[in-house]
Amino acid sequence: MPQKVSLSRLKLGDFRNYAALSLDLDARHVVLTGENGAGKTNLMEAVSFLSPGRGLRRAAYADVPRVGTAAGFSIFAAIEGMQGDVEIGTGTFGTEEGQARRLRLNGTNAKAIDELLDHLRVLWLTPAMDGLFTGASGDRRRFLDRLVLSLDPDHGRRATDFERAMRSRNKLLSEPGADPVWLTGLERQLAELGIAMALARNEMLGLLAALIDRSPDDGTFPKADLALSGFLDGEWHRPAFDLEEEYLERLRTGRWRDGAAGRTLEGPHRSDLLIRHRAKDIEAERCSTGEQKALLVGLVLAHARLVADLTGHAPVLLLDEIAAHLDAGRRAALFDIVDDLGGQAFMTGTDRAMFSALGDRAQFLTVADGQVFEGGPGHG
Ligand SMILES: Nc1ncnc2c1ncn2[C@@H]1O[C@H](COP(=O)(O)OP(=O)(O)OP(=O)(O)O)[C@@H](O)[C@H]1O
Repeated sequence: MPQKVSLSRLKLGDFRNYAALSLDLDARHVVLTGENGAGKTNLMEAVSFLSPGRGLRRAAYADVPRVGTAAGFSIFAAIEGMQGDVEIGTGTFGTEEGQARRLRLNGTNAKAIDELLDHLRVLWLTPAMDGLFTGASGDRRRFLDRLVLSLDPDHGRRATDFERAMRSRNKLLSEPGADPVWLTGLERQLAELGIAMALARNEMLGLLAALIDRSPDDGTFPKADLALSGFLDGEWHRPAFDLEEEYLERLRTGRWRDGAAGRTLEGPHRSDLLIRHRAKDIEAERCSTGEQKALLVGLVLAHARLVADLTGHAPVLLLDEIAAHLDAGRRAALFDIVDDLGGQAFMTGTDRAMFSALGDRAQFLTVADGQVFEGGPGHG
């Protein structure tokens, strides 16, 4: 059984519609109910900022501080984490405009935001992800990269460095008489980083597929088959060094074409995650809305299990408006699976009755107008 990671306190300052919040929690799941616009998703978003990146809304930091405040936002959390108790402070309070948020661990400035991954993993499922299968390939790549990042903290840096080198190459190719030595240097960087990124993605898919294979299939959340396509298809059995040389050669011979297009036409930034409904043997995008939701829930839960297996600690799960789309049987099954994961999950909804099957496995909180109260509507 993986160890539990849980938040015991959360404090927000000028975060979205919260002027000041101080919330004590026990280690059970957290159910947040309240009317539309109360601040349920905002609270989840604050928890998602306990992982690297821009949180579950992929927000611009400038949008996060409470409207009307001159300063930035702040989040403080006390956590029973992967290395024991830790106090995490993060936010843009006291930073220059446009600067990344800063991180303090136990009162000391951290060198990099990635240090959060030493203490907890946060995974989420939000209504905005409902269009994952039918939307743009960039969304699926981002989804996959977040999965990879939760197990391989270097993945984010590789992706950023790749983007930077690619931008420099595109710029150079747009200029007449580009220095071939400089171009080759950039392309070598692209080849090393690009192949490493793609290998990390492939490895994640392999691990996830193995876990999905091993899981019992009770039909509640269908199994998915996952594959990558669009970059060096059919070549991935070759050693990494060969793959780098192959990509390097393709970049070199593609210079004229890329220069004319104004962008790099081949690379890990063009690959897509293909998802199929295993039992029905059709592409996820051709499944019904309900089937797509069930597939997505199944994928996120499989990923959570994988993170728990590989790190020995269950991730904190954020499930925004999860209950609304599921019938009572599926809802109860979901709560059991979430509980079996062994971590702390935050769940939101407008109606507390949707969560009754959780019983005393959860603490129930009501959110209203940027404030949080104990107990749900109709509680006690
Ligand atoms: N920077 C900000 N400052 C102040 N208020 C904000 C800020 N950003 C968002 N809000 C407001 O916060 C409110 C609550 O949003 P939130 O998404 O958390 O609601 P919710 O409880 O999840 O509602 P729903 O059930 O509709 O999803 C919204 O009315 C929104 O306008």
